Amino acid sequence: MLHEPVFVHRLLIRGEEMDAEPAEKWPKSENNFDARKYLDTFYALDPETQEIDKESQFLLKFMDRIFASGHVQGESIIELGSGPSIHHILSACKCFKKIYLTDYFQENLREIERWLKDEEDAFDWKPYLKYVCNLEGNRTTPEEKAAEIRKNVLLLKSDVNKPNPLEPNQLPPTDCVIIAGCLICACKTLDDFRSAVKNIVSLVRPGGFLIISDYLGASYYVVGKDKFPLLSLDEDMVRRAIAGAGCAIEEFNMFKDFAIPEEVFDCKNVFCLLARKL
Ligand SMILES: C[S@@+](CC[C@H](N)C(=O)[O-])C[C@H]1O[C@@H](n2cnc3c(N)ncnc32)[C@H](O)[C@@H]1O
Repeated sequence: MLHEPVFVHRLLIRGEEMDAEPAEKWPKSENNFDARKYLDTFYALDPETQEIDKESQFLLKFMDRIFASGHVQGESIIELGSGPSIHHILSACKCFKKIYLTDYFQENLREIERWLKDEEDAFDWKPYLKYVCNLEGNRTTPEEKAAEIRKNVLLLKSDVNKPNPLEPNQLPPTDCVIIAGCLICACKTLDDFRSAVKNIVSLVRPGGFLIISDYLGASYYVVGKDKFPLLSLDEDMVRRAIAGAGCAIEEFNMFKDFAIPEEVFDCKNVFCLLARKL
């Protein structure tokens, strides 16, 4: 039987039920950002090898290692700026009872909702599920993992530029926040980036974790005919922002073997980091 996935309507905060902001009230979509075209551009299989791309493999191996360690687990995990993608929580899903996937634009989460509801035209995440199950020694099948995610995921609005990124909603302090490929889109300046890191850390309980994956030295990416500007960061800027937000970095991994054509994305390096809130 299919679990009925939801945009969150009611939230339970410290034993009190309250309304969540209805999805219809959020901004619909970024100027011309086509969520489906984005997925087809960045997450389709390599036509020659029929494998998922090397950058995603790097990221999924990082997540596998973090969540296999048993070090990062708890009641809830929040992903900010998930966009239309679910692959960042494929390893995390076994470690948390509730998974909140959030984004500024409702159309991006509608794309996730299509997958949660197993609709015919949903993006096919099976190769990613298979890849992660394989990393985990095939203790679960891709179908079991998909069912677990469909059961536990809730969709909610976020804006990382707000002091409470879930405003006007609120959740109890979470055990872990993930944010991937979002901050360099959402922030225009280094000051914005520093503030956004503080904002997202405010959602984490003391002793909880922050996982960031993002790109260094990038200035644009292209989806269809549209070019989107990005904030160009270096490693030092990232490290200082994390320290400035009261977190200690436990791991910082880089991957430099980028295969995406320059005309689609001018990225030099991708990093994944794990930090703990002090
Ligand atoms: C390049 S996409 C990355 C999507 C996804 N995390 C991934 O890695 O495939 C950037 C995402 O950040 C979201 N975003 C942009 N500004 C935001 C903001 N202020 N708060 C939250 N999300 C935002 C966009 O809507 C978009 O989904």
